[in-house]
This record gives sequence, structure tokens and C-alpha cells, in this order.
Amino acid sequence: MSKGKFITFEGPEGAGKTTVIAEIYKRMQKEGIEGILTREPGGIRISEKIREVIHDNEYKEMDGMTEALLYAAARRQHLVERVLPALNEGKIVLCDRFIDSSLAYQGYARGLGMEDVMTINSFAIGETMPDVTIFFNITPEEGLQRIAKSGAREQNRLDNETLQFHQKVYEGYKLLLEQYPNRIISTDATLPLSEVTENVWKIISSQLISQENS
Ligand SMILES: Nc1ncnc2c1ncn2[C@@H]1O[C@H](COP(=O)(O)OP(=O)(O)OP(=O)(O)O)[C@@H](O)[C@H]1O
Ligand SMILES: Cc1cn([C@H]2C[C@H](O)[C@@H](COP(=O)(O)O)O2)c(=O)[nH]c1=O
Repeated sequence: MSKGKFITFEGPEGAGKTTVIAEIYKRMQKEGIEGILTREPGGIRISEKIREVIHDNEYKEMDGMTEALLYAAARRQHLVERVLPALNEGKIVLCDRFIDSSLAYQGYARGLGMEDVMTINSFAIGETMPDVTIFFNITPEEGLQRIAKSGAREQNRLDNETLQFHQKVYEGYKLLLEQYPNRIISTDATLPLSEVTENVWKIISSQLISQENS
């Protein structure tokens, strides 16, 4: 039985998730809140290896279903090795992407179908779903522009998909917001970084307070 809180962060490329989560994690540490910061795909060595394979620009021939299965395999290992142990110790788990990325990217944008992608993932995650998911709301155009402008990281196989693909990802997320209104909270990711961080911190604090009172 999980005792901690599983908080995931979602959104299009360049939405600001990684930057904001790092700030949130620092604040948690300052406040003495025990937690971990991790990411998908990755977070532990096997899943980081799988990440390298999925994102390699060389593998243009990768089949969509193979891609979905690889994300699910990386997710499974990360869940059992890193996420569940932390939750069982009562920690707050901040995770950069989780199941909703598979639903939006592979299920909707790749066209595999959200239900089928959920079925594959049920095998990987069982009953474990995030307690709360924060959606960084920004158009793919604006997010991709940020990445191009910063030049801070290499563009991977997914980044290099067409703009149309990224627009479908965004549409997929919008559908998920409708489907899971109690779990997914949208935040305006176009605001200045300090404001986005403050808004995300408010959402997380209110979740932690509601947990204390339950
Ligand atoms: N609110 C903001 N306003 C302007 N620039 C921002 C903001 N948030 C982040 N950035 C910048 O946008 C770029 C992408 O941010 P970041 O890597 O945090 O996004 P991400 O959501 O993790 O992207 P991805 O999922 O594609 O890795 C970085 O250069 C970051 O400094
Ligand atoms: C978990 C997950 C991720 N993706 C995609 C989304 C991004 O393009 C990359 C991850 O890169 P980031 O810089 O760490 O955000 O992978 C996906 O398509 N499906 C998934 O399940």
C-alpha cells in the first residue's frame, strides 16, 4: 500500500517541466519534505538505456508499437526499482512524465489508440496511477521555439517529429484533461518562469495539506 504521494508533470516539448520541477524539488528540500525527483523514460540505469534506444535519431525505422512497448518497459523497471520503494517509504515522488505521455504521444499522436496504449501499460503499472498530474499548458509551437532558442539540448527522435505530430500530442493532452478532471490540473506554462514555479508550488502545497488532513 502506497503511503507517499505520486506527482507527475506533463506537457509538450519545451513546456518548462524540467526547469520548474528542479525548483520545486529545491523548495521541498528547504521545507524538510522528503521526496525524490525522477523522470521518464529513465530515472534508473536500465530505463536510461531504453531511453537512449527510443530517442536515437538513427532509429527512424522504429515501429510505433515497438516504441510504445519500450516506453512501457522503461516505466515498469523505473516503477518497481525507484517509484514504488519511495512511495512505500512515505516520500513525495516528483516524476517528469508518466503514463499520460504514452497516451498523448503513442496513443493519440502516433494513432495507436489511447485504450490500447492503456492496456499495454496496465501490464506495466498495475493499479499505480499518479495522485496528481500537473499539465504545463503551452502550444507546441511555443514550446519547440524555446528548445530551438536555448540550444541547451540535442534534439531527439521525438523532438524531430513533424509540427503536425506535436499538435496531435497537444490535442491528446486536451482530451486527457477532459477524461481525468480530478487528477490532471492545468497550469499556464507561458507565464514567466517565476510565476509558473509559484503556481505549481501552490498546487503541490495544497495537495500536501489535503493529504495531511485526510
Ligand atoms: N516559463 C518560461 N519562460 C521562458 N522560458 C522558459 C520557461 N520555462 C522554461 N523555459 C526555458 O525553455 C526551455 C525548455 O525548458 P525545459 O527543458 O524545462 O522544458 P521541458 O518541459 O522539460 O521540455 P522537454 O519535455 O522537451 O524536455 C529551457 O531553455 C528553459 O530555460
Ligand atoms: C514517458 C514518455 C515520453 N515520451 C516522449 C516525450 C518526449 O519527446 C520524450 C522525453 O523527453 P524529455 O526531454 O525527457 O521530455 O519522450 C513518449 O513519447 N512517451 C512516453 O511514454
